[in-house]
Amino acid sequence: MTATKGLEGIVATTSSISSIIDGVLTYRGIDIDDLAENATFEEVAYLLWYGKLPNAAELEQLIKDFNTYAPIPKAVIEQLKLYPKDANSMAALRTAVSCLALYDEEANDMTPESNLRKAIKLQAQIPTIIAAFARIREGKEPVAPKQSQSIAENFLYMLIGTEPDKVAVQALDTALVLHADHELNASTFAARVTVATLSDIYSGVVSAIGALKGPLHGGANEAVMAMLEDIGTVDNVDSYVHDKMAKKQLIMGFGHRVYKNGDPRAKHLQKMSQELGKITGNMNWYDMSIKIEDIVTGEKGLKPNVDFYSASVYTSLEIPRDLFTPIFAISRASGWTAHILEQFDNNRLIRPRAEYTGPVNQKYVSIENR
Ligand SMILES: CC(=O)SCCNC(=O)CCNC(=O)[C@H](O)C(C)(C)COP(=O)(O)OP(=O)(O)OC[C@H]1O[C@@H](n2cnc3c(N)ncnc32)[C@H](O)[C@@H]1OP(=O)(O)O
Ligand SMILES: O=C([O-])CC(=O)C(=O)O
Repeated sequence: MTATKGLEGIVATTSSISSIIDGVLTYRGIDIDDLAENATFEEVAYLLWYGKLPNAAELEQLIKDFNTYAPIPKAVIEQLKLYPKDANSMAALRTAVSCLALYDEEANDMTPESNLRKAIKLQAQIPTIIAAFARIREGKEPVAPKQSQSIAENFLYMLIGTEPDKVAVQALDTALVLHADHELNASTFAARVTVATLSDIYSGVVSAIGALKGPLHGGANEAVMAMLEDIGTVDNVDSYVHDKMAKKQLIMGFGHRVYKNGDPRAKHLQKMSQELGKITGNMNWYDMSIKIEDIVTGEKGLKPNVDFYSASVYTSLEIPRDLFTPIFAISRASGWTAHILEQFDNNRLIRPRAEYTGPVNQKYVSIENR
């Protein structure tokens, strides 16, 4: 038995949800470029769950369901108020989603209809949790979700407490489309491993949130912003990046396990970053990002991934840095739950082997002789 470090190149399941073939990403066979330009996040969530784009009535029903389920139990809000004000936002989300399960009477119902309903509920409630947490920690009352046509709009409304700007809603909606699913990424794999024991959908999503939090995965978008803030201005990029590369430190937002010739989502976020910079009149984050890319791609051949330009996009939308990864979770909840439903549909326990590298032929030594 020989281990493959990081399971690189191992095909661990079949899936019909999203594919990465020759560097092209599709959701249910539709190119991400097509979806980024034309689809709403609600259509994409439907596509991931049901395997086809919704017709007008189906879309209307899904939006209605999102609005019905968006409010979170009062008990969960009361618990959010007990969290430390400086709690890590992904830890808070992970805990609150776990808490949601306690107040859902059908949390452990394993029928397909119940699991699909819970997927829709989770998708509706995760944005409400994040917005409520963000307000509570600032000493403000949470804003209840409103009847809305879009998760992007409702989230920004709950976060800022007033009607959000249309450009911001459109930009966030496109970002949600771009982040919705990505084959067997680490957090989706974690979700599938968890539910393959026939544990419940909430446990699967909690596992996924824990995996997304790390800076080698979803947490990279916050790390990118921390780097941009550290650098400060375009003039400092050159020395900062060369210093990092000389020390063989990671440049966050670059590289990818699967894409070696570039992440197809990055160009959309780059364009959005540039456009939002023009609208806000602050091109600093975009200009720094472009210069970093020039150096890192030019000298190391590493290309930006989905997390790189999303940092400057969210900053232009005036979203606090530590909500970037939770926003990733809002979007990826659709993909996680689609994969969980697919796993339940054709389940087998996921239990690989380890190549043992420890000592052999050891004997128990009694405590007084150690
Ligand atoms: C949504 C997402 O999860 S997208 C990924 C978000 N994560 C990041 O942006 C964090 C920065 N990037 C990384 O850490 C990595 O590129 C990962 C985790 C994304 C992929 O990791 P792996 O597949 O194990 O990396 P890979 O084997 O391709 O690395 C090859 C070489 O490039 C280097 N490398 C890879 N990414 C980077 C980077 N961002 N900065 C500097 N060097 C890098 C590796 O250190 C390795 O160097 P070596 O051969 O001298 O040891
Ligand atoms: O697929 C991966 O390994 C990481 C990634 O880009 C994602 O989850 O969107």
